[in-house]
Amino acid sequence: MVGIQVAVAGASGYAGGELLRLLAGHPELEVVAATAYEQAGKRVGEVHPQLVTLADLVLQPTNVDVLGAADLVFLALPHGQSAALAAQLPEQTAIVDLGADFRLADADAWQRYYGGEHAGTWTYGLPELPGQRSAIAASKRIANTGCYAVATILALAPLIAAGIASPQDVVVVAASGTSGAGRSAKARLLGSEVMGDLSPYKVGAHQHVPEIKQASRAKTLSLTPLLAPMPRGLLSTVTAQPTKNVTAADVREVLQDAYGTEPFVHVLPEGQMPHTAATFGSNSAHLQGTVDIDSGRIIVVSAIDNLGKGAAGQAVQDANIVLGLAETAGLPINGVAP
Ligand SMILES: NC(=O)C1=CN([C@@H]2O[C@H](COP(=O)(O)OP(=O)(O)OC[C@H]3O[C@@H](n4cnc5c(N)ncnc54)[C@H](OP(=O)(O)O)[C@@H]3O)[C@@H](O)[C@H]2O)C=CC1
Ligand SMILES: CC(=O)N[C@@H](CCC(=O)OP(=O)(O)O)C(=O)O
Repeated sequence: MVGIQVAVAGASGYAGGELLRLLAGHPELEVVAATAYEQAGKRVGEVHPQLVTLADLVLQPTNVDVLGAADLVFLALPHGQSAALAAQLPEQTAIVDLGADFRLADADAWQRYYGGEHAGTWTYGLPELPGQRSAIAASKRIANTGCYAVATILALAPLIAAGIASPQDVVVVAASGTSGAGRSAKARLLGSEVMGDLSPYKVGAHQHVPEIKQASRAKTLSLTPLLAPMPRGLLSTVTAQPTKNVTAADVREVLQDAYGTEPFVHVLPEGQMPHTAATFGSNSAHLQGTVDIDSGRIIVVSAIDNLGKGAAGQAVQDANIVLGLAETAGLPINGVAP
């Protein structure tokens, strides 16, 4: 049976490889093209040996002739590479862009954090935000979420929306596995240097800050990212000033009200903290909320797989909504452990 035809641009990368893995097991979507840049001409099996069922698919050059025939195209390209290609794709082709090019509405913020010309703004691909699921369903151009952004927004947005957390002075400390930096970041990520080390980077100037503020309605926020010696996983700890006296039960109630019916966002039982390992390989986010007994600040901890809910899983979830399919089709809710 021939399914809905999809293509993956940037298929030799980490996000592209995870997209291919999920699409290979999707009941409705069929991969008709996968493209690369320097690695065009290689077989998928050469660059992603884990993808046995797609091993003989040949990576083609990334251009509109290769991608234009698909019903939906996933763009998993470096920042700044999506806009020119997207402009050439037919209007009826649905596009889910995993890069940042179309995430921000504020051109000044784009300039400050990314530099260069602001390409524009597409529908933000986080269906768990109020009203966003129907916006995604009505759109053919989706800007997929950044990895720190999705973990942090899921933790923070309901607190601000419910009025229990101040939008000012939000503090986020978050750690990501090394695959978050992409496959080409070899120089910075030599195994011999990363293993056994935990290091901060982009301190005080991370590009996901404006994205988090835009989606969560936070006004001032600092994000300190840490590179963790593990291949996958992202843990975000969000602390916010309460607007009134709140208890841990109040925080949990707000999170449960926001996500009680969501298939991929799980508020853990009381006393159980999120771990990245439990989200490994899944499209799930695990959340827990409490209140700091000394400062009274609200704390919400959020764990995802950066390549799952942080990238490829989120992109397939968005594609399912755009195409009118079951939102969970082809997406694992359970993680792989140990
Ligand atoms: N990794 C993650 O956890 C997340 C990534 N993203 C986003 O997804 C996108 C892809 O990231 P990731 O997979 O990590 O990156 P990788 O570096 O692993 O892969 C990049 C891909 O883009 C191709 N490529 C490189 N340069 C060009 C170019 N000039 N023109 C066209 N194609 C090019 C590469 O091809 P070749 O191998 O042939 O050079 C490869 O297929 C990025 O925008 C990233 O921000 C978003 C959320 C999380
Ligand atoms: C570990 C690491 O370097 N992570 C990347 C985040 C990648 C990502 O998800 O975000 P974008 O799509 O916005 O690049 C970083 O901090 O820049």
